[in-house]
Amino acid sequence: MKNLLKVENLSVAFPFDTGDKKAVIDMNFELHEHDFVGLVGESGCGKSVAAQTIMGLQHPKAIIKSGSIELMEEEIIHSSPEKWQQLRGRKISMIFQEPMNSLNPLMKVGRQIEEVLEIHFDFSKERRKEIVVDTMKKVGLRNTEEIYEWYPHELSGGMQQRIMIAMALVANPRVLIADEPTTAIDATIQTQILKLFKDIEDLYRGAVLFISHDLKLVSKICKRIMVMYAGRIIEEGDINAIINTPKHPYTKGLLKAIPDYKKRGQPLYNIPGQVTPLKDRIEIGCPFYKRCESRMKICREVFPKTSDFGNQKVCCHLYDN
Ligand SMILES: Nc1ncnc2c1ncn2[C@@H]1O[C@H](COP(=O)(O)OP(=O)(O)OP(=O)(O)O)[C@@H](O)[C@H]1O
Repeated sequence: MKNLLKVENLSVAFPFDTGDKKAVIDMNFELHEHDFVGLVGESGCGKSVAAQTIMGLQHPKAIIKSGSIELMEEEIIHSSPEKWQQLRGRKISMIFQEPMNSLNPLMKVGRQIEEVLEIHFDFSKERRKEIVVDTMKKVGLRNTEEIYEWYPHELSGGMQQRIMIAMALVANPRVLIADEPTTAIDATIQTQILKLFKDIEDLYRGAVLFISHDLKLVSKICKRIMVMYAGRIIEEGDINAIINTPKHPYTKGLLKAIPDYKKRGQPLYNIPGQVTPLKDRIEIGCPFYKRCESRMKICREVFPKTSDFGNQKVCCHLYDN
């Protein structure tokens, strides 16, 4: 299948008194047509820094230490602001956690979606409105002609998130990055938005990178999962392999921590300890060493090589040859 996004050896750091510290380390992955890939890990693992860098929206203090990001076989990592204007919305789009932070409170929502089309195409006003209304319908909004005229504050959280998704999809980009798109909305609406993501898979020929700290949620909708810890992808594979035969002790811990009604009454499992704050991280050995129940001497000294099991890859000394 066609390769839409290729991230190679991407490392992104932030400066601290103790030196530059990498929030993303040697990240490698590819997205192809119809891919629906989850990126999971606890807070602080580097998921958002990676996504922002891929979108050219990284913090001004972020330093790209190395790597390449190819979007449809074009290198984009050091693109100019003008180039990014052409790429974002048209070739790659992102949906953020908090729709209210991303929507303009002073502009009608229909207009906001239309603006994306204005940037990229030379359509007439009538044609633009037609496409906007059609996209609003596709993301499950009803009374679209009416809602077109509404301001963001007149919409519920779930409707606002649908508007954000419509904005991201209206110009038919090939890659869609969704960064915790259901975190800020309540549980019932979350289910609807997740269903919408499943539908997107059918009506959209592109690739989706779905970012979340919630492995259970990701396992419901993604075909492949990448597990990130302290800046590194430490395990990745087909959904069934990761859920049924997780290999990395961190992935096993994340799965064990998922609440299960069969274990009602028992205390909820938590992986002991926390992700080391970025400023205190050292790049020697396995970053999960201190929290790992299976740690060995070598884990403190050397970051493990990747062991490849075909439909699953893991970076852990337990699987060294
Ligand atoms: N502007 C910044 N300056 C310094 N450190 C930063 C900055 N932005 C992010 N970091 C650090 O980089 C690391 C990765 O952050 P990131 O936001 O990517 O994590 P995340 O996995 O997306 O977590 P969350 O789910 O909470 O968003 C964290 O340790 C964070 O504190």
